[in-house]
Amino acid sequence: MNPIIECRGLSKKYANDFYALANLNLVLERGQIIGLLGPNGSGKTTLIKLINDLLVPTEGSIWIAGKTPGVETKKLISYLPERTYLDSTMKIQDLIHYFTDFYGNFIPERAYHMLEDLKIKPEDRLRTLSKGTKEKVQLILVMSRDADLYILDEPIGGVDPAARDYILNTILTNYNENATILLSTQLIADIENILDRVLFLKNGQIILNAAVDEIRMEQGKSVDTLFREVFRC
Ligand SMILES: Nc1ncnc2c1ncn2[C@@H]1O[C@H](COP(=O)(O)OP(=O)(O)OP(=O)(O)O)[C@@H](O)[C@H]1O
Repeated sequence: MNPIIECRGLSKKYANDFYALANLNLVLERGQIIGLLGPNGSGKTTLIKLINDLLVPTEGSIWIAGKTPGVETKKLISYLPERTYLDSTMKIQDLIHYFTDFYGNFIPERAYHMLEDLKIKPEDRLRTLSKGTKEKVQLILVMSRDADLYILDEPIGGVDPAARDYILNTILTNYNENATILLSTQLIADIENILDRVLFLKNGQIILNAAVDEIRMEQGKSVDTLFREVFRC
């Protein structure tokens, strides 16, 4: 099978002539949970937007399952953006209905099951929920698709620590082993136990692409410790 993500000489320059990504080369195989890690402004969201066809590369190429980002790759990707895009006046059950109609690979039973576990009522309107609960609902909607690639931009930022474990477990148990999850987060210690691989991004370049086990065995330290050492201010 072709890699789920491949980037060759990928660069992105914004209108102010600033290169947020510079000559990035990357090949990611399927069936892994990958942490996209880096300090603020290192280019994580820019890379995620390029993968999702929300930005166009300035130079270089990007392929998702062998295809250039576009209509076809959007069917393969389930994306949790940094900020909500959902209509907050809608009830959760209406959102589930809408997602079921819109995405051929959306599994409503999965969504209802997770809502029940988290004691979130399907008849509630999004705008009446707390910030953390809204985030949970969005993540549930994203993980209820049977996608090839899940992209989660800060999935647990606003969620309380007690719910984080459930959410991480949900991520683990609701994706099939041929799928890939790419997630960006600053909460490395919370999330590193579910990661197979990490990418460290610095000034728009990948400075580390390693299996988490390799880091633990060869360097004898956690990803969180390594991150703090590499990016010490
Ligand atoms: N529309 C834009 N125009 C100009 N510069 C931008 C634009 N969007 C992002 N940048 C710059 O590109 C760089 C990378 O931004 P990006 O949002 O990709 O970083 P990030 O790693 O996701 O950061 P954070 O962890 O703070 O979310 C930053 O220096 C940012 O200021």
